[in-house]
Amino acid sequence: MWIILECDMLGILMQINPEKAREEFRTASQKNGGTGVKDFMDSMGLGVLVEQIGELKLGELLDTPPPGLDEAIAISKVIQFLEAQEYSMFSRIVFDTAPTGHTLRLLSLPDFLDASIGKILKLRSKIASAASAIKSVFGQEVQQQDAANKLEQLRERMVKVRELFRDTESTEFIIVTIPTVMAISESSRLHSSLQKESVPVRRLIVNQVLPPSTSDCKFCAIKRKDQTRALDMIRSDPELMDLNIIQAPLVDMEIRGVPALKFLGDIVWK
Ligand SMILES: Nc1ncnc2c1ncn2[C@@H]1O[C@H](COP(=O)(O)OP(=O)(O)OP(=O)(O)O)[C@@H](O)[C@H]1O
Repeated sequence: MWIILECDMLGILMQINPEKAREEFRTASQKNGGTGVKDFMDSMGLGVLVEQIGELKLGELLDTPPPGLDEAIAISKVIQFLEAQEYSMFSRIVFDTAPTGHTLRLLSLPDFLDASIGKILKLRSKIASAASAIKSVFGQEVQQQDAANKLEQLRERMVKVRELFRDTESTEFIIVTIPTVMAISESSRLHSSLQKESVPVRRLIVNQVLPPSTSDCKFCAIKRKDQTRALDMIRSDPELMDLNIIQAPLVDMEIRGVPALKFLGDIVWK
């Protein structure tokens, strides 16, 4: 996943490398009898979850990277962007998300974590009240309260991220597709899921549309017919028809590097 940070003066590109993150996780889980996992999750602001799970003796479950780790890393970046002063200079943050399934998981992760943290908090308070019925050690109570506060803080952060993803004023999810029946069907399903999640979507970019030509070869003529069918499909798709549709032409060179990206960007965002 790529993240592009933009401000008036510059744009910075960051890459989240899922394979590297998974590798770091595996190495971390082999270190210090599992405490490395906590350090790793700590670096993402999610250490408190591991602490709680560890106390419940479920730590072994974390030896293999949990599903959603890539998304958790992305969320931790969002939290950093929201909270760290050094990111306040950026006027726009662009997440170039992974394919559809990952994207939907990313969007639903804050809800999932919020619910999970809620459950852990409830379980904790049950265990704590049972424990205090047996013995009451002042120091332990303070520790328990501290952990509960940290969990509550993490829950509040998740709520913030969830709100940000749904904030029509500051956030927009732009679906990018290509003019093929399969891609458009997938985009339609994606839009339906995003709507269910109340994520604001206003624009659909259809990339790689054949530019107009008066002298199509046989191959191009067939391809154009195929694309026209796909574009018609968008216009009659109940999920997509109301979106602002932006067509980006297929150009005769590979779009690579800043000048080429700027060239295509100027066409798309004119
Ligand atoms: N309109 C276009 N005209 C010509 N080449 C294009 C166009 N759009 C994209 N390409 C080329 O197609 C390739 C794939 O593009 P891109 O990485 O944007 O796709 P993607 O769907 O985001 O891929 P991924 O899902 O792997 O992130 C690149 O080599 C890019 O230069």
